[in-house]
Amino acid sequence: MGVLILSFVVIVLVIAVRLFLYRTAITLRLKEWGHWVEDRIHVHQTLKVPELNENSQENIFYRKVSTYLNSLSTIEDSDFTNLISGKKPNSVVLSLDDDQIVADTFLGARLSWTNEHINDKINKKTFILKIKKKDKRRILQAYIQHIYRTSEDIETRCKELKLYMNTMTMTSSTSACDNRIVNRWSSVRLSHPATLETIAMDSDLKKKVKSDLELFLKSKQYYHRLGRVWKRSYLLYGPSGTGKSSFISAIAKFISYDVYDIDLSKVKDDSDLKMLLLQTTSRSVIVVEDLDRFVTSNNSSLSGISLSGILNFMDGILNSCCGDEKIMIFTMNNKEKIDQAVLRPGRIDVHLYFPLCNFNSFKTLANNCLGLKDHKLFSQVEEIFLTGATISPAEMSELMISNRGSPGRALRSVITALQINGDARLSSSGKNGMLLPDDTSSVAEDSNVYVMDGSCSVPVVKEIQKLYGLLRMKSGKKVGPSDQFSGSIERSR
Ligand SMILES: Nc1ncnc2c1ncn2[C@@H]1O[C@H](COP(=O)(O)OP(=O)(O)OP(=O)(O)O)[C@@H](O)[C@H]1O
Ligand SMILES: [Mg+2]
Repeated sequence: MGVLILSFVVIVLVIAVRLFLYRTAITLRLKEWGHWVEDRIHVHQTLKVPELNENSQENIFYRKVSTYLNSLSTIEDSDFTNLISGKKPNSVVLSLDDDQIVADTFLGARLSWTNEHINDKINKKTFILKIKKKDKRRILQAYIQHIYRTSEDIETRCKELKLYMNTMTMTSSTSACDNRIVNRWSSVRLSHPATLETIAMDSDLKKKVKSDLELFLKSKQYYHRLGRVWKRSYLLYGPSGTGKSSFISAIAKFISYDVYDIDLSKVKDDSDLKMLLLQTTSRSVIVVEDLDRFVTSNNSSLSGISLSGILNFMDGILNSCCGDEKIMIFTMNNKEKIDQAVLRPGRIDVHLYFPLCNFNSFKTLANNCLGLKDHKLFSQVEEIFLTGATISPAEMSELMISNRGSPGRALRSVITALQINGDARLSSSGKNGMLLPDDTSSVAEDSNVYVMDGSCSVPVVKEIQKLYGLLRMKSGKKVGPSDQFSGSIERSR
């Protein structure tokens, strides 16, 4: 009898352990049985999404469904699926196998997709959606929009960005006299390594720019309701080597937009410029670097382009038909002598000033280039910055990179460069001995303007500005244009 009870207990224990060990698989099986029973009770409808439409052209929705289904987590859990190489180097994506069924849920409804191979006259492949009739009325439209949105997000994230440049080419017409030089776009892969993370920039300002861009991406209806073209334009200005061009690549990658970099010196005249703009696609960044060279009062270096041609390019009627879903970025080294018509909101919505280094940006670059968060020489660097000495981030990062083998040597080379710059400033402004920060950006009287360097707020800046204005008046120079907050997020580090 004792043996009987013992063996019974052992069997129960073994079953309990097996139930515990296989609980996940058992739960899954029970769930599947439950779904199997439920599916027998409800009436279903099947909807087909063929690869080609009746004219044997690609059915765009088929591609959207394919991108969407291949991103579902249920495809990862399925017994078998295909691993296909992705667009980006060394990337792999999951792809549904023939006749594979994948489950999905949306707004509480359970649906399933089958990747069916068929052999009719036109189509080889089709997706078959199986949905309960009672759910179809409730969720189908929203589900289709959900598929479109999700697949577009995935395509944007995975797409290889392109950099387009305008090149002058000869048309090849039959009669030689008709041959003429026209501007064409040629493209390469946008491979600039800069990202918003690698740019030494005040973190608050970086957040402001990111949220400004993210808000823009979601504002299609808002702009159209206002009767405005859905575009936003930025002016990046500041001394040479302060990160303007790098920042453009960083922005393009952040929003996954292609870049059209217009070299105005290669543009023959206003109509050529218009043609170039017409040939750009939406979801792109249109860039004009060193705009100040083309629109300063004397317009010396302008080729056949007129100032009004530039103004209309920036915010003219043409923009209404090909400016939608576009970011325009202009760079300048100095905007003091620029015609106000160029800088007005609508042409330039956001002004971003790229000043020379200060101690904050020095620390960011020391961290990026040398992996240093602190060092005994930091205090000496900070003291030199307080004298007003400064160099560009380009110079500073180069000194650090070329001495990255020895952080101490790198910092000493930065100190030497700053001392040389400090001495040069002292000798050039020796008279009043007053050393002003190199930031020559003018700060508006309006208390809305933000100078984002984390160490000063507007009132203090206003004092410097008044003092600066006084000094400049004495030296006879005009105080520069003031930026309004709605347009400018002034930056300094
Ligand atoms: N703020 C910064 N953060 C990180 N690197 C920077 C920064 N500014 C400049 N650099 C580095 O210096 C080099 C030059 O930068 P960039 O070409 O962006 O300067 P720029 O402002 O466009 O100069 P220019 O006005 O002469 O065209 C790049 O290699 C870039 O990595
Ligand atoms: Mg540049």
